[in-house]
Order: sequence, then structure tokens, then C-alpha cells
Amino acid sequence: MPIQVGFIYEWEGNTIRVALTSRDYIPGLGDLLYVKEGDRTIILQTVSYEGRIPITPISIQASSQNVLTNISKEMGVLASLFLEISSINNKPILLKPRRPPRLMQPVFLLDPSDSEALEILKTLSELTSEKKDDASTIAYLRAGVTWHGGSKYVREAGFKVSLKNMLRKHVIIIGQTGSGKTSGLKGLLLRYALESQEKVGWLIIDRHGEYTEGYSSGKGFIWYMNTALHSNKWLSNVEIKAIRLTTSIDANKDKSYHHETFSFVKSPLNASSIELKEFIALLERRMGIEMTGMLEEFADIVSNIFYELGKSSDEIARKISSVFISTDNEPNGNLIALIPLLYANMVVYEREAQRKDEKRGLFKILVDRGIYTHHIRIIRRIILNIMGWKIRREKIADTSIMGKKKSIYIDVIDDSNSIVKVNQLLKDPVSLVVVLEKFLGKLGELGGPETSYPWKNIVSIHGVKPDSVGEPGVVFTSEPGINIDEIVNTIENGNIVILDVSQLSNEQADLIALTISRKIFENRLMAGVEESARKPVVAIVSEEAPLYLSPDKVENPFNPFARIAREGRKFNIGLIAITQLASIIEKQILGNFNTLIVLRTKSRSDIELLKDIGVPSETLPFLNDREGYLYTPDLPIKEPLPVYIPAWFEHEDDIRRIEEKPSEPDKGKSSKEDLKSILL
Ligand SMILES: Nc1ncnc2c1ncn2[C@@H]1O[C@H](COP(=O)(O)OP(=O)(O)OP(=O)(O)O)[C@@H](O)[C@H]1O
Repeated sequence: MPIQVGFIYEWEGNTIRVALTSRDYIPGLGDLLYVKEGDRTIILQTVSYEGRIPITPISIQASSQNVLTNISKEMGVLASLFLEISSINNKPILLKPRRPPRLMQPVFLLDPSDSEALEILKTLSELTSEKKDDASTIAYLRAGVTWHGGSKYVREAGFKVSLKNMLRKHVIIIGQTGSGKTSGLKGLLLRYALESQEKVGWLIIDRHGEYTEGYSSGKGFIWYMNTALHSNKWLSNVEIKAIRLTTSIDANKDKSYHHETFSFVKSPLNASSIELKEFIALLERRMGIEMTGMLEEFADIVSNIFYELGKSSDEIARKISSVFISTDNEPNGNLIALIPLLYANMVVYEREAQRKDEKRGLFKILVDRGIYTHHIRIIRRIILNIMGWKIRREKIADTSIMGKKKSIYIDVIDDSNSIVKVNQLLKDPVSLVVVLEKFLGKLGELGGPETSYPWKNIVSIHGVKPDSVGEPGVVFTSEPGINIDEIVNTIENGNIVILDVSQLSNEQADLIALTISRKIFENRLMAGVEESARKPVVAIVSEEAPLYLSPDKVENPFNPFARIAREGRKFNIGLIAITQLASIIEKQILGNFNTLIVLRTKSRSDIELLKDIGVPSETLPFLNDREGYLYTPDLPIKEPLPVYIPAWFEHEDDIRRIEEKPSEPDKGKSSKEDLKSILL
């Protein structure tokens, strides 16, 4: 039986006043009501309510205790015209209502427990969903705010969109802490795994280790994802790679899980994966433009020397150069690590040796460019601090000068507590001496007389001839740890990478997020628009993206998040930005986010901002977890729709159904037993 709550009482502009007559119904913000009028069903959305007792104040003070219960109340709801289902040639169509319902028309509650209301919800979902084969359900229509365990959404009223279209035009999820951003997004990922017919490459930058939680318990999110992917014949070969960045290399061996489509590894990252320009872009935030400029200048001098060494006829020099300059001609993390070592092993001695007016070596070149010792010290401290590296003093030789015994030391990098592992050349004292000798050789050609460094000529003491490849002493090995290019390739091919950066400092996590995002973008840029269109859409899920999309950050040409927000769609790359505050984002950039999912928020600035795009923002502070509004131009109705986004754990029934179904013979062992044996 339809639940009548009242009548249309009056209208004014877009506001409809409903006089409530039901004793049982207490209105809630966002409640959906409907009116049937011929073949029109007009849906109203509650934006406010009012109620009063129709008596004069003096009566309230009547002596009888029961006076209030004996008199009637006047209650009303203020609602806005939300949607209208009409019909043309007996086919239902969805409209934005232009006319209010007639006065005195009965008004009903769109409560999914009633069969007529349920039919209306289903029709709405039909009319608003994309009909494409690869469409996945991203949310469910919500007929109000849940109350006392009741439910205001139903599974039958889902909104389906083609993820491929939606993701490349960027999605932003806005909501205060605990509003359900993460659990809802995991729900969305699960719907992708269950329903999509097209692969999407996902990079999930996991700040808090939330996506891999319970992976070994057999019931966490990963478990659900695996089961869902295996059941989906279009995605059954999609891999999920979970990578937890850690400082320890050994953990790799005993703490990794592998399955044909799921792996979990703990590993550090290698320094050659990180690029100097990314590091510099990151530093602007911490050191300001002037100091960052100095580091850039310093790094330029050093990189130029390595570019030169790369062209030399000396094979060792060329090999050394390739450690510091990656194959794409970009100075990398090893070069960043060398900067503090140049200070400790060269500049310090050059400064000591200087006579009044005569500066020498690298120190002279730096001072000529306005970079003084105190600047270098700051740069050095910041590099070590951000990267988690330390400097360790190592003895390389004992000599005797005029009968006096003297030990010779050199400063090397200690990366044992860092997630970024540097090349052995920077850790092994003798190898480092060879690097410094080569560096010095080129530096001498560029300017200023050298000075004497304690480590100089020590290589010959060790009997190492730096000119010959393979002589003992020069250690050429690649750094341990995962390479960012491997991660990028996995995503490019339509797989899911969960990059757990929870053990990193914020700065390290930002550095990694920026580096990988830029690499993904540059790869597609190189492939070109047409080639990229043939590749799977890549979605980058990131909580840090909004921090890099503020007005002062979006101007930086090296900011990959800003570039992706502006140009990503051409190259099939989309951002899923998760934020507690949308108003920090630069306005034009925010305009590039075509899909908005707005959850509970109390932020005044966000409420104002969202009001402008038509979200009934007065309801936002009162929403329950994962209740919100969805606005996407990919649905036929261009209005913010009240939705519920179920959490991943609310799809338990779907997963159980899959698990109970016998596995198909052509998929081999993809059943519960198989996964359990891997995960438990
Ligand atoms: N596995 C789970 N089982 C039951 N409830 C959960 C689970 N995970 C999260 N929740 C609940 O869902 C609500 C939303 O949590 P969620 O982590 O999605 O919020 P969030 O908006 O991402 O918060 P934050 O900004 O702090 O990350 C919380 O009340 C939380 O307690």
C-alpha cells in the first residue's frame, strides 16, 4: 500500500509545501516523496520541514498536564521539484519537472518497502543507467537518510555507467573523516571486478595500508576482489599486485604471497626509479623557491659532469654516468644521493684549503653561482631527511706520514633505514673514490684548480686501476628493490596495483605518488592520443592529488596531477581524487572532475561550493556513512542524485553466491579452495 504522508499545500518558485497528515511520518532531510498525476510521477526532495502547535502561547501554560497531547499539530515539508517520470507513446521518459503537481494532490513516501514506490525506484534506475554492455553499478538511488536500522536504498535501483567513460574524465570523492570514502570506493572497485567487461588499469596509492588489510585472513577486501575477478570472464586474468614499500630487502623472500593473479610483496624502491625533477618539484613546498633553485643549480652542475662522462671514451666513466643518469637522460635518485657526499668529501676540504681570495674546485663553482656553504648544508640535511638516508664514515686506508700513522676516511651513504635503496657505488668506499676521481677529472676541465682531498689517489693504494672494466674495487650492480617502470607496465596492461606507502613519511609517499603518476602520463604522451585510446583506461586513486591541485601548485609544469587533471582524458588516464575538502582545489581544475561523489561534510566552504552545482547541501552534514550525492554527465539526468554507495563488505552475498557456484572447467582452479590455499 502506498504510504500517504500528506497533500500538496502550496508552491512558490521551485519550493513545494506539503502539509503532512500522517501521524507516523516524521520528515527527514533528503526524503523523497512522490505525487501521481495521470501518467506523470513527480518526485519531490525534502529540503526542510516545519511544525508548530496551532495554539496561542498562553494555552501552553495551562495547568492541565495533558493540554498539549489533546491538540493537533501543524506540520509541513518544504520540498523541491526533483524528477519527473512521464511517458511518450507509452514509453517512460525522465524529465526535470517544469510544472508542480496540482494543489491538494496526495503525496506519498518513496519508501522502498512499498511495492509501488519500489517500481518507481526501479524505473528511475532503468532510465538513468547507461545501457552499454560494460556498464558497472556505481551507486544505488537513495530515497532519504537511513533511520533506526531501516534502509532507504534498494539493490534494484542501481545506477550503471561505463567506467571507461567515467574514469578518464576524473572522479572526485568528497567527505569528512569517516563518511565512507574508502569503504565506498572499495565497494566501487568490487562492482568493477564483478561487472565490468573492460579492463581498467588501477593504481591505488594506499596511504594507510587500508586496501591490503586482512589479505591473509581469507575474508578481507583483497579476497573479495580476487573472487569477483575470477568469476568475471572478461577480467579473470587481471592481476592484483599489492606492494608494501619497506626498508627491508630480506622481507621480500619470506613475506610474499603469490598466486597466478594475486601477489603481495614487501620491498624497497630503487633510487634510479626516482627522478631529480620530481624531487625538486616536491621540495618547493618545503624549502621555498629560492633554496629549491639553489639545489637545482647544484644538481645541474653535477648532472652536466655526468652527461660529459657519459660521452667519454673511458668505459668506466660511461658506466658510472649511467648509474646517475637514467636511460631517458634524466638525472635520478643516485644523483640526489651524491650531493651530500660531494659536500662531505669535496666541498669541506676545498673550503678548508682556500686561501684568502682563492677558491677552489666545486666550492668555487658553487660560490660563483651564489651557493654558499650554509645553503649546501641545508640542502644536504633536507635530502637526507626526506630520503631517510644517513652518512657513514668509512676507513679506506691507513697511511703513515713522516712516521705518523694516519687513517684515511671517506663518507658513504647508509640507506639501511630508507625505502629508497641507492647504487652500491655510493655505499662502497673504494667505488665511491673512483666515482669522485672521475667527477673531479671532468670538473678540472670545467673550472677552478683542484685541491688535495685525503681520499685522492687512494684507488692506486688499493691496486685498483680505474681505467679498466671489471677490476676489483669498482662495484657495478643495479640497486635492489622494485623498479617504478615495472609498476607502470603492470598498470598499463589493465591490472590493479595497490601501492602501500603507509610506512613512508608523507614526503616520501608524495614523491612516489608524483613519480609514478608522471611516468604513466609520459608513457601515454609518448604513445600519442590514438595509441592511448586503444589502451585500457588507467585510473589513479590518490588521497594526495587534491593537495597538489591547489591554486599555488597547479602552475608548476612538473606537477603530474595537474597535467593529468587537465589533459589525462585524451590519453585515457583518469584521477580518482579523494579529499576531505574540495574547496582547496583550484576552480578550473575542479571543473575537470566530471564526476562528483559527495558524502557527509560539515565544511562550510565545501557546502557553499557544492550548492552552486545544485547539491542540496543543507542535507550534507546529516548524511550517514556512504550516503551522498552523485553527479555525473555520464548519466542521462544531469542532476546531483541522492545515492548510497555500499561498502565492499556489503557485497558479501554476491561473493558468497560466486563461491557457492562450481567453478567453470575452462577457468581451471579458480575456486575458493585454491585461493584459500594461497591466502591462508
Ligand atoms: N570492514 C568494515 N566493517 C564495518 N565497518 C567498517 C569497515 N570499514 C569501515 N567501516 C566503517 O565505515 C565508516 C566509513 O569508514 P571509511 O574508512 O570508509 O571512511 P573515510 O571517509 O574513508 O574516512 P577517512 O577519511 O578517515 O579515511 C566508518 O564508520 C567505519 O567504522
